Amino acid sequence: MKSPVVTVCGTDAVRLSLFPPSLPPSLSFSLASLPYFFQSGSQQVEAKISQKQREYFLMEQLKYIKKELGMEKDDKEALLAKFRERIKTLQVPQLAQAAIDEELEKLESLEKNSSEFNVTRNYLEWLTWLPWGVTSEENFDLKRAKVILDEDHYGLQDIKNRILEFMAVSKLKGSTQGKILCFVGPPGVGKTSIGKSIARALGRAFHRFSVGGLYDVAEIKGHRRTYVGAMPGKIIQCLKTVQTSNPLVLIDEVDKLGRDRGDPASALLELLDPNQNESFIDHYLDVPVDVSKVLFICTANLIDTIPGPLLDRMEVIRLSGYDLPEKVAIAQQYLIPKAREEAGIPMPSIKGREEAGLEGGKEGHVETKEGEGGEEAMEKKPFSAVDIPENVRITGGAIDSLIRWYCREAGVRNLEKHIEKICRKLAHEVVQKAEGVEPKGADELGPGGGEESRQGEEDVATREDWSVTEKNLEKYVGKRVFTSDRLYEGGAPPGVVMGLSWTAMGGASLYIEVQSVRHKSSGGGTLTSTGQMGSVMEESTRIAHTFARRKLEDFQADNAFFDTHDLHMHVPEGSIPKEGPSAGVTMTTALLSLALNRSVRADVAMTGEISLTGKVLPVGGIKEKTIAARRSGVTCLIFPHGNKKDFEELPEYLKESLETLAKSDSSRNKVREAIKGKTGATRPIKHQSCWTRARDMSFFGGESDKVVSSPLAFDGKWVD
Ligand SMILES: Nc1ncnc2c1ncn2[C@@H]1O[C@H](COP(=O)(O)OP(=O)(O)OP(=O)(O)O)[C@@H](O)[C@H]1O
Repeated sequence: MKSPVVTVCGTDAVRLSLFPPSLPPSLSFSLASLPYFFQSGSQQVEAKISQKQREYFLMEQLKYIKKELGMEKDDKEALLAKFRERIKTLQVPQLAQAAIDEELEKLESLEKNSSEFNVTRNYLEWLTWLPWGVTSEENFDLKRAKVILDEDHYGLQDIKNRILEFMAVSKLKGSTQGKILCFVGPPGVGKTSIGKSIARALGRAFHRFSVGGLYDVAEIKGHRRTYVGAMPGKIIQCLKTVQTSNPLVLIDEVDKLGRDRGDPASALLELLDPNQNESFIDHYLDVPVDVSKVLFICTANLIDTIPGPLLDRMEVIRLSGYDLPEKVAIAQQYLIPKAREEAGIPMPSIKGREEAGLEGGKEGHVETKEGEGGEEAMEKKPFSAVDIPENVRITGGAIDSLIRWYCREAGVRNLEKHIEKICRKLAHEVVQKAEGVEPKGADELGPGGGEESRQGEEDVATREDWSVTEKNLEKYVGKRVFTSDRLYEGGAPPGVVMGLSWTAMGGASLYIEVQSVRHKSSGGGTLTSTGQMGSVMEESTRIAHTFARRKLEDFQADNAFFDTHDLHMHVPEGSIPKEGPSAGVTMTTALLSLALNRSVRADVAMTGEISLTGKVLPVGGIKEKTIAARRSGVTCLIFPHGNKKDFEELPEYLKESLETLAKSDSSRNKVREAIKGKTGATRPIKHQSCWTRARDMSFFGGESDKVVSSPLAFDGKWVD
């Protein structure tokens, strides 16, 4: 079928050629009115154009009059004057000044509506906005800086000391050039927030940007001006924002720097290197900019993926995560006061705290602002129309429970989120009570499901005690995420041993499980491994298998277990990839435990690489592993002898309550007794760290008096 053709002839006639010729009456009516639509449409357009012309004409007249009266300069002139004014008080270096002069001259001669005018104008905007020679006054008062650092963060002593050293050196030398610091640690341990606090302590402006997933070198060094929409790189943008040339710049996630267009790592190196960054050239600006007064701090979760040349120039400070008592202290002294403040429930006054039976008055020191007296700040309450009960609080038991059953992490970010959630809910309840919430009657409740909310409202209406305790915690944060500290409560079966691992997320305890299947026909002796092990860990399983076979001959020459059984080794939490050789000792122990059909003591965790001949080699992450073991309630840690120094260097609070092993025979005996579970130890041993020789490490449990020595050679020799 042919489509209809409509021909418009002038404004008053429409001729139609339609197929088929018979046209419905309604359509013919609409077509007849077309000329009128066209006519009224063109009239409207004409009216709009003349309105615009009129506006333009009037604007031009206004501009001319203003100019005649000396009230306004020509746009271009005003722009040039603005740029000249901006740099008047700045100490612009020679090269930059030459570039500015040249561009100003060029701008003067360019047509205002040309595209080049805009390019030149943008360039001048950047050149004249930079804080040439402007620096903020720095604080070199160490005492004040220490107060600020302690006020914002618990612990983190290494970082705090390093900053105080930096300040002392700067004070003596009168200049602040120095090394690039890099904080490496698991997420949520305060790497970024301590950066902010350092800036406050030093009196510097703070700026943060992340280079995680950054692939294009232009993000750091800028685009060349020939590109459409060209922009300078991150550091120039930062200087424009902070308006001083000595800010503290925190570069987050240097370990996740990508590589696609160009080499961002080299660009970053050029920026950070104190030997080069006095004349850093951004592609967009094209003139040298001195960034040597900037204090750069980088953060990373992993050290291995930081580009080598960059790492060489950095001073790495490791943060290892917190154990339970530290987390409790951080929550009480920092996170709770902060979350309460944000939820509009400030910490109670000292008097109120005493009445509420709360210990001490130190808890709320985060609330104090610089220069304010702590107690005064505690007394001060923000304006609130609602009277907040003095006994609103989160008890120690609730915090402990949060850490154990809800937030298993190296840092405290998740804990912070939970505390914020509790404070928001408390605020809701306080306001509900103040507004006089009435529990709903049965007829107002919806079908099913309403009972719980009625119960909640009743609770709020009659509430006197505003404590969040271990018992009522579920109401605020829901059901426990974790139900047990360990996979094997009350002792593991033969073939299962707890090892210790270390990842970018911190330390963790992990079990090595071995099960056997009797081989029907002659042969056997195979080993299958599962649990997403990486290639190095897979190799460890084979080394452990060979060595355990060899060692079993020494223990029980007639034991043919390994020859007659197929074995399967698994590391639970199979969805998480695992890698590294540090589980070698644990694997060997698990294999021997199964072959000897003897359980390993439940309170032991171990780590160490094992060589094919049975030498135990030192491993990394001793601090993180110790923290993880304490978190899992382990009471005896077994580390390679080569890690003794690492253990001794651990902070006192981590070694606290750890019974360390001296070399004397008597103490060896004491440890052996304690490990065997006898009561001969002179004092209770809560935690124990061992690095002596295998004959001291008799940790296979069982009924028999004949305790089998550990197959571990802590001093590099195999001793049984
Ligand atoms: N020692 C501490 N004292 C007080 N607060 C802390 C401490 N450690 C961490 N926090 C708090 O924990 C939260 C998370 O810290 P932050 O964001 O700095 O972690 P991060 O180490 O930078 O993590 P990521 O690697 O994921 O960037 C912040 O609110 C911070 O104030």
